[in-house]
Amino acid sequence: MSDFAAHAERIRAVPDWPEPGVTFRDITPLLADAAGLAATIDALTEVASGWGPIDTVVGIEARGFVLAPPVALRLGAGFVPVRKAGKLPAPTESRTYDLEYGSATVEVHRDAIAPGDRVLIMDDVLATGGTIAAARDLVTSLGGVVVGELVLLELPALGGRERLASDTPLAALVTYG
Ligand SMILES: O=P(O)(O)OC[C@H]1O[C@H](OP(=O)(O)OP(=O)(O)O)[C@H](O)[C@@H]1O
Ligand SMILES: Nc1ncnc2[nH]cnc12
Repeated sequence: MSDFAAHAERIRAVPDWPEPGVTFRDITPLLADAAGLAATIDALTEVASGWGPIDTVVGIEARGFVLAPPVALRLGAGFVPVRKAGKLPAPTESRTYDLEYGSATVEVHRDAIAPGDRVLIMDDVLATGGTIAAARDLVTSLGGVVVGELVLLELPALGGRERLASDTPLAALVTYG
């Protein structure tokens, strides 16, 4: 975790994107740097390692897809995608929710998570918490047990942590604002 802090300054703030008033936190410069990428995956894995056995890491499209599979590999867990609507071919569960900008519907394959599976939910950003709340709802509706929620960065001003409040651990490597 301490090594990650030295790399976090590569996360770029883009004002007024994708719409006026939003400061977009762009993680692409962090991930483009070899040492930054390694430190990010190391730090995320270190946090999740403290949460007990994990069968499945759920990553949320699109930016969660970048972070979840390498962490799943390190944990010896499988990877399950939560995708935007209309992309998964087999029967799905779906949820619709609001974002800081706009709204979205996400889906998961019904057979991707078995009752009792211990599931880690991962994404890049926690803002309003709507995306992780939807993913949590999808996992629990299939009988999965959410063992933790893990993001690279949190925007506390948008209230996601309060919205998601539960006994489940919620961790971010860095917070802004
Ligand atoms: O806490 P919330 O308010 O739900 O916001 C966080 C979500 O917003 C972004 O997703 P976006 O739909 O912009 O998609 P992308 O990953 O496809 O770029 C981000 O990647 C998170 O998934
Ligand atoms: N401000 C922001 N920057 C990057 N990703 C986001 N997802 C939701 N809000 C965001």
